[in-house]
Amino acid sequence: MATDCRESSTALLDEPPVMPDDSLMPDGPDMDGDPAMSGELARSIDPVTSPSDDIPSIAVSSSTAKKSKRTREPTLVGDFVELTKPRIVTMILVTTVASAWIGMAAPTGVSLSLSAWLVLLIGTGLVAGSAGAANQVWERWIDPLMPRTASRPLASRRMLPATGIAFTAILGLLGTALLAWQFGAAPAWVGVATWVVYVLIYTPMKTRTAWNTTVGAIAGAMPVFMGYTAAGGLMTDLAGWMLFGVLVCWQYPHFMAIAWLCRQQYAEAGFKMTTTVDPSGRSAAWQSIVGAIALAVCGVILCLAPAGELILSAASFTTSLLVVVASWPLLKAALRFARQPDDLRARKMMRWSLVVLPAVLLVMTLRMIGL
Ligand code: HEM
Ligand SMILES: CC(C)=CCC/C(C)=C/CC/C(C)=C/COP(=O)(O)OP(=O)(O)O
Repeated sequence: MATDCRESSTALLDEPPVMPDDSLMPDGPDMDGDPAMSGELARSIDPVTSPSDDIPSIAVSSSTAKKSKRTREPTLVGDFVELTKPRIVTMILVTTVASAWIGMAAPTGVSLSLSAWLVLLIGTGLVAGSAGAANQVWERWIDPLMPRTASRPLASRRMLPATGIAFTAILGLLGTALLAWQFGAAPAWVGVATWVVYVLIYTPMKTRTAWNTTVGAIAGAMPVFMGYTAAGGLMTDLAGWMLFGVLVCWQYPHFMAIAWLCRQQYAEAGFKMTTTVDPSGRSAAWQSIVGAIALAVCGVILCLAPAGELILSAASFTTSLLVVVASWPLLKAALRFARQPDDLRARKMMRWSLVVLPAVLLVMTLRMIGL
């Protein structure tokens, strides 16, 4: 049985790794296949330090990283980018775009100009990046305990905490000011509230209770209201809440897969995650299944009632069906993981999560703009 992220990384590799830094598997997202993923889990595969020629191992520290021909020397700019958790920010921006489109189509929605779009994306990206940096400032004492996070700039002491704090403050203030200037109070306040929930509530909860995932899921979903309200949608709209629901529910299969793959690291570092509290994987599996089903339900509700009232039309049924089809691979991956919790199935679930979310958001957006 695989016991940590290292083994989970290798478990998927059945050939020597010849892929570029940010890709792990070359196969595309067919229904039974395995959509490509990039990121720390994927990038950590290090063929140079491999214990054998065809089993790569994980790059766990900057000294290990230096030995790798493929791993670039850390640069200051690269460190600042890493501090923002750029992959999560990128996906947050995908959800922001979808929620702003959906907000524009709300009864009170307004059309966003090109410059407003730019300010929305830059402002949200800056606030989200600030939150990611603040999380790393907070966790600089515990990140070194996990191979997955040990080489982060603050954890590895390449960067001073004061630099991280200043970067956090500049990004957060600039992003909030930009949002308030362009869109008024609502999106700016949602950004501040998201920051507070993620940094000041979720982050300290990670070492205390596995309920941290629920709080993290709320923080991760809140930015949809930044896009939605920036485009004129109201906090009382059903569409906004269904978007929020999709995001909250999606994070269960998304994170339960990671929590399984990294359970050994989380346990050793002292994090309380579902998979450290219940190492059988059963709890992670049922949370993933419920999350995948509930995300489809939220998407279908939006398709049936885009403006808050039930519409029984061809568009409603077609897009509802599309939501079910788009979310099915994630449910299927969760069911497979439940039948047999192992690294291969967890990794497939994680990968499908990254494909299914944009797909479901696309269908919801198409429904709102009048399909
Ligand atoms: C409970 C909430 C969440 C938790 C605990 C969580 C946790 C994580 C962790 C630990 C990773 C890093 C895996 C690695 O080592 O590479 C990750 C990756 C990622 N997460 Fe999440 N996440 C959550 C919510 C979100 C949200 C709201 C988004 C964006 C909408 C998001 C998008 C991503 C993306 C794009 C990746 C990168 C995958 C890759 O490596 O390519 N996550 N997440
Ligand atoms: C606009 C704004 C403020 C957006 C912020 C939203 C945001 C950053 C959501 C992140 C979701 C989340 C819980 C990620 C995991 O962090 P983690 O600490 O568990 O990950 P780690 O173990 O890799 O550090």
